[in-house]
Amino acid sequence: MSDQPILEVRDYSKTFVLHEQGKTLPSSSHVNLNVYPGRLTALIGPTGAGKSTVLKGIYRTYLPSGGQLLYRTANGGRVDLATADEHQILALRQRDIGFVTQFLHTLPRQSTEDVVAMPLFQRGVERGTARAQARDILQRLNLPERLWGVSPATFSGGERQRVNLARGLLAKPRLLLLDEPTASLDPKTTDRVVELIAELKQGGTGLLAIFHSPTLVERLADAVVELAPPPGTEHFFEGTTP
Ligand SMILES: Nc1ncnc2c1ncn2[C@@H]1O[C@H](COP(=O)(O)OP(=O)(O)OP(=O)(O)O)[C@@H](O)[C@H]1O
Repeated sequence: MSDQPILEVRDYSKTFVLHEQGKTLPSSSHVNLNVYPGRLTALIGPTGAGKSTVLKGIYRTYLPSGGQLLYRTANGGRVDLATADEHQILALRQRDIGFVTQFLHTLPRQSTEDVVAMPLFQRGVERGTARAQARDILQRLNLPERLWGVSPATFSGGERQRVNLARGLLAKPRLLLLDEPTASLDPKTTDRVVELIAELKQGGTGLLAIFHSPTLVERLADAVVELAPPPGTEHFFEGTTP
């Protein structure tokens, strides 16, 4: 375990500009947090507080409006993900930074096994070895074997979430972003996810995760960062009457 953060989020803000409606919407505002190798930082806060927007900023789905997202590379260098060029971002996504969301984009005829093994294929792992590892993790996440050879395009929410998790966890990235990774899972599968996340932590992966369940925060988090409610909605969370 290292005392140097693998990720430092400094004063991150994101404002969405809705050109067609002539409006700007502040989303995440002045967020500060650290993620350390081998530890999990949980991001909590009410609906609309901007939690997913922080993860999408780090993964660069969105360009930030302000702040720094300092990522420490394996050789000790630093990359600001807020300003890095597209090539750097794509290379980091392939080698270093994973993102497990509740959405799954796949090619129509790609088997589940290959979807899960893809990050290993991209790193040059021999196909048979990669597929064997994919099957192993799919089994651990309780995805029925009859589904391994078919495309996940028509899977249920819980099945898709298992595939997303299997792919994200198997890749063993240096930094893993998780957006409500167990939202559609039953308690037994959730326990398996907890085990797998603990294994990743032991392997040195730093994790930043959004959980709505306080129990999961308690089981997995080494640090907790709470985002404030979005402006104008505070009364919902403080129990006062508008
Ligand atoms: N692409 C977008 N365009 C415009 N507004 C957006 C966009 N994405 C998010 N927002 C707005 O930013 C705010 C924060 O959204 P975000 O999804 O980050 O919240 P969250 O804290 O993850 O919420 P939840 O717990 O409900 O998932 C919301 O008001 C949302 O409407």
